[in-house]
Amino acid sequence: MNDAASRLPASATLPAEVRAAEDRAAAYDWPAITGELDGFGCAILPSLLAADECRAIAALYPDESRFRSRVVMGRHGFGKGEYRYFNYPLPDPVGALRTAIYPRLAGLANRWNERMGIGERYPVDHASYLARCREAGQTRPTPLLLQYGPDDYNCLHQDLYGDLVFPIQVAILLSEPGEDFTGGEFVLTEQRPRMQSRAEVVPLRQGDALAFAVHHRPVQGTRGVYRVNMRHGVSRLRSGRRHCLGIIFHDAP
Ligand SMILES: O=C(O)CCC(=O)C(=O)O
Ligand SMILES: [Fe+2]
Repeated sequence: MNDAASRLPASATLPAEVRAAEDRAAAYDWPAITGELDGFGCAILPSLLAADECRAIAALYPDESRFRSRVVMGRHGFGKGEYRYFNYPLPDPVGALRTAIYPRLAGLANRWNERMGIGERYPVDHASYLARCREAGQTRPTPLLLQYGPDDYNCLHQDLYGDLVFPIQVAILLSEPGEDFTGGEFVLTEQRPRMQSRAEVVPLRQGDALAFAVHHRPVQGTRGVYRVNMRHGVSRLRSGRRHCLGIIFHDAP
């Protein structure tokens, strides 16, 4: 794939943690990942984080100084369980992964917008995109840490906060299914115009990242391209405790 937007900025000018995150990202077959995203609306990046890194990130949850806000899902009809949005500066490796993964997805995001007739085009590096968010009044960080206990769940939703939307986001499962928790599957639905919805249950293991469509994605039909409407959520936990790290590339107003 000859894709200008996938080219990385000159590494020499980047902080060491971003270079390390880029090395991690470089281990994946991005043409295959973006091909799956294009075909199905989601793609797994196996073992993006090691088990000890997952535990260290999940352990940040009670540290209020790391976060700008806490949402108790039951109070808003979002489900049951809670999450917190990180403050800037984002902890390592959350911020570095956000910076390193964005350029790998920007090319596909641009192709999606082109096919869907959406005018917005994404710059090749995340700093430029965040600058654009800032100009639009979207200045607050959106990476979040979610925490679920028995019977908790996350209703199907879309992480839209303002006019600016990067169409792909990433969720990293921080707990081990079958060991730390049971139930609590990541679910994606795809609503097609004048058709019944399609669901996918994504079999994630601890440390796996899922890249998935935030809102719309284009699908080629017999009479041209149509938009499908995507939602994601988490099925009810049957037992245990589950943490997830969400990386959303647009900031919030
Ligand atoms: O807990 C999950 O797996 C879902 C997380 C989520 O909704 C998100 O990352 O935006
Ligand atoms: Fe979400």
